[in-house]
Amino acid sequence: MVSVAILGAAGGIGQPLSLLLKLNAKVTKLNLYDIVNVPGVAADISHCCHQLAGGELDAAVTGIDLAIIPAGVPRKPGMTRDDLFKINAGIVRTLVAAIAANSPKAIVAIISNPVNSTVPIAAEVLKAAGVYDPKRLFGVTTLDVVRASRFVKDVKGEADAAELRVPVVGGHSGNTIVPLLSLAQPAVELSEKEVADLTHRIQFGGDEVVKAKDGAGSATLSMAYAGARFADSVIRALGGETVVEPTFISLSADAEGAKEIQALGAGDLEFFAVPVELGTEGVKRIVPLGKPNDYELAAIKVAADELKDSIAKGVEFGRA
Ligand SMILES: NC(=O)C1=CN([C@@H]2O[C@H](COP(=O)(O)OP(=O)(O)OC[C@H]3O[C@@H](n4cnc5c(N)ncnc54)[C@H](O)[C@@H]3O)[C@@H](O)[C@H]2O)C=CC1
Ligand SMILES: O=C([O-])CC(=O)C(=O)O
Repeated sequence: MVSVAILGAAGGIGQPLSLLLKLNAKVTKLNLYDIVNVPGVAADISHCCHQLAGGELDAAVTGIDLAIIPAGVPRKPGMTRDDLFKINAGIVRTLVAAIAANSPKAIVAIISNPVNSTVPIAAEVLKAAGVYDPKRLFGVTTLDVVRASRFVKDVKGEADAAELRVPVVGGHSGNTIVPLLSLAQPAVELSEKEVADLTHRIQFGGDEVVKAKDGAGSATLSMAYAGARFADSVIRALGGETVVEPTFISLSADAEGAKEIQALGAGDLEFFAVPVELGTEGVKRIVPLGKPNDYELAAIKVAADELKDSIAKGVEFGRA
């Protein structure tokens, strides 16, 4: 029995994500909200499913356990995710404020870019409303993990993409995305060149789609797939299962578990993507990583430097 709201439900990600969540038997109520076209999407989905509410923001985020936010503008060729900040920062602030007012205990999963800044914005909005719980706020970085498995499979045909787990830490843009290929499970043998090429492809996988869509947006279907997987993991964990997903969180959600990643290069950054064991209250613990190699440690340092500014930018906007 889980109630979910999708905010930005009429968009390129929102529509397939809504459909995928309707197929999830554990989702007993699905509220769809967007500023355009939601009656059309809700009517469409209601012909194959039921229990939908469209339209009004406060109603859409009342009585929910999980809010997923894919609202906001996507990139066009030549843009960075940070270029989206100007528009998406305000959208995320408005939506999270409504969640804070109407479902203060809801788990909030943010897809809207730049994730490295929109999650810190959300944290500040929740703090200002007096309802911030770092265990319940997530930036969705599942697509990086999905890509990592898929791209390794492209190189190593014998690897099973569905089974292969490559930890990806840091953030969600370019150099802040750090795949830890040496810690893949099961282990994969890769040459130095394969590691360099794969790391670059995972870091800039989003650009491949932006380029191919040529002005028509960024990843939507693979993101809906990844978003549905993340939502399902959260929902299963709410039901008592043990589930691990890498995701961008406040390291204060598990101060003890965070020590390892801080020592590996995250330093005093407040937010970082790490493998998280999910539980009935959101973050249960940060899962120990093991020992990244020197190449990966250097990449973590680069990611941390870049993340610092993105996080600060989000915090500043969220406090204003
Ligand atoms: N975290 C990740 O891995 C990924 C994140 N993204 C990000 O997801 C976001 C959405 O991408 P798309 O669905 O392709 O864009 P889109 O433009 O197709 O859809 C966005 C939807 O948000 C809605 N919207 C705008 N302002 C709103 C508001 N105040 N309240 C509710 N809805 C609002 C729009 O009406 C639109 O329907 C972008 O910021 C994109 O960069 C995209 C892919 C992967
Ligand atoms: O590249 C983009 O702008 C969308 C995104 O975050 C991704 O596909 O990883």
